[in-house]
Amino acid sequence: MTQSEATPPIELRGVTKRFRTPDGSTYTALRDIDLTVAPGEFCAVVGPTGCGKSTTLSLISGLEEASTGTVTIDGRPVGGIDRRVGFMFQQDAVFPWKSVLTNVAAGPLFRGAARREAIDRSRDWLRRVGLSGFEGHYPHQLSGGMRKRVALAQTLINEPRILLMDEPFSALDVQTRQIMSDELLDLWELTRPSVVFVTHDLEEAIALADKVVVLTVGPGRVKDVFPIDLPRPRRVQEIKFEPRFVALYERIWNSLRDEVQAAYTRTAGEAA
Ligand SMILES: Nc1ncnc2c1ncn2[C@@H]1O[C@H](COP(=O)(O)OP(=O)(O)OP(=O)(O)O)[C@@H](O)[C@H]1O
Repeated sequence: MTQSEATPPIELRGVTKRFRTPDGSTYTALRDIDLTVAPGEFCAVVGPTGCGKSTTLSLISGLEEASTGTVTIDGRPVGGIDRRVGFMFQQDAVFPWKSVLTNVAAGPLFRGAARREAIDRSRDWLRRVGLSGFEGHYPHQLSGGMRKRVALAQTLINEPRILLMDEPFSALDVQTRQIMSDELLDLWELTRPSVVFVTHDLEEAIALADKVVVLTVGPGRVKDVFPIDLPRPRRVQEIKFEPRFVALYERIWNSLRDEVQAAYTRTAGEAA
């Protein structure tokens, strides 16, 4: 086994994250998290609201620092934003004043590519995400699903080794969301980055991932890790009817249900 095979692209060991709250006290968002993502692995993270899913991504991306424990990328501690890491969030990060073509070319240009090369690569990625013919459009002239395709192309054009996604499709209608999930899987197969995908939607998590990590109600801890042994390639609309999918859903929901209930009871109590 070579060194690079032995070193996971993403590793969190004994990670705790505390935040200072506005009233000056300390809030523990994550406690003693261990998480490893292998090369080319698609890892989905589910858990109740406020359990620390986004915080986990912030730690891997270098936006936040762990209070204790270590977060490593390719065996090296994370120290600030890393170029090997790509992000996609719920809100589109497209530039409204730039055309689709220059939005997607922005990453390579920022990384020092020649303009001609960046534009050629942008056209190529727009073709891959089904947006040929829309190069001259501006984001406000596109549907929500098309803007997500721009965001996908904008992220994947940089060929990140690690892709962090925080509920990227949650603002879309159900049908568009399923289409985008299929497109994501097809595009992921092209470059096979290691993915951490945060979602509230357990169906989406199982349909996409190689493993599903269930976090507890906050402070988030890893409650269970479920390998998803469904064959690939997958079509997310159809795979949900497979008996194996239904069995996995039932098992993982059994783990997640108590946490969702506990989070609900807690917020209901706070509201009262
Ligand atoms: N910068 C911060 N300062 C103080 N508290 C924070 C900060 N960021 C997050 N938190 C708290 O940490 C906890 C975890 O937040 P986080 O956004 O990671 O949860 P989440 O699981 O992604 O939630 P949701 O599912 O609702 O999006 C929350 O209670 C949140 O209020």
